[in-house]
Amino acid sequence: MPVYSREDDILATKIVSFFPQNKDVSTHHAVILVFCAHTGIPKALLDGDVITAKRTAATSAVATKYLVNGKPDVLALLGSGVQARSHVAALCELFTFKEIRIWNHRFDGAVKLAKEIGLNCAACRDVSEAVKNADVIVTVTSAKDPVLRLDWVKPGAHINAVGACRPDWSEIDADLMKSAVVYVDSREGAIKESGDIILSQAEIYAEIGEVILGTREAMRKKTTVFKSLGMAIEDGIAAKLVINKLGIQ
Ligand SMILES: NC(=O)C1=CN([C@@H]2O[C@H](COP(=O)(O)OP(=O)(O)OC[C@H]3O[C@@H](n4cnc5c(N)ncnc54)[C@H](OP(=O)(O)O)[C@@H]3O)[C@@H](O)[C@H]2O)C=CC1
Ligand SMILES: O=C([O-])C1=[NH+]CCC1
Repeated sequence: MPVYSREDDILATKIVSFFPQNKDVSTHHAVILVFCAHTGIPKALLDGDVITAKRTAATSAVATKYLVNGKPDVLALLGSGVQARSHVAALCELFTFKEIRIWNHRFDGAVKLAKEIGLNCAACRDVSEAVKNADVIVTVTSAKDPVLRLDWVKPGAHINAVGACRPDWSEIDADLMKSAVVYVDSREGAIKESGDIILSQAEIYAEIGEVILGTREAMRKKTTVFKSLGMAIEDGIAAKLVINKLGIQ
């Protein structure tokens, strides 16, 4: 995933592998190689795992800030892996949830994460139970077929759809995609790589950047989906923050 911004002095590339069948080691591994954007001199080789976890969750948190309808009380997470953990951390920086619910396809994964999060968190056996009346839903699974259905979602909820990064995979059912107002990180990426968009043929209303810039509306009262695939600029900006903090010129 290469990124270049001369004005931000960012020239970097991330290489990320995804082995969803891994059991005792992480399913994603990443390195980020950073160069000087003016001379091309290599500056740093960074571990990309933590940056991938944190920048993806930070992006969802920003999308939620713009698209959520009022003050959210209930957060539901589908999936209990690396991104589920980073999403709880990032969303709890911005919002105070009264209740957090976790569903995972293996119940013990949900139980483990619910224990880690603590008092206001419960593990759920069914997706429908987890998302009932939820204000914010995050899908962070390695599922190839939809796990979240229209009938279970409260009208006006906001969904961050983070998994299903291949054109033939989807986490969200087509009826939900088609009835929601759909925002993406990158239109160009979404129409080529997102099964949630391609298979459902849902219309993309806007990129989240257009909402932040004020050129497209945040339809807060409607059910909204932010379809995230991940962008190299997220890695470049995060890598720059890290090397600045370390004092690397
Ligand atoms: N949009 C973006 O920028 C990014 C998206 N991603 C995507 O986010 C998703 C989560 O990533 P991450 O948390 O790092 O991965 P993890 O492997 O840490 O977690 C994956 C989760 O999905 C569950 N899972 C595995 N197979 C299935 C299945 N068939 N049906 C339902 N759930 C399943 C796993 O359960 P168990 O472990 O119990 O099997 C686990 O809870 C992936 O799809 C990944 O590619 C990742 C990085 C960036
Ligand atoms: O942006 C990213 O790093 C990824 N998106 C899907 C898998 C990894």
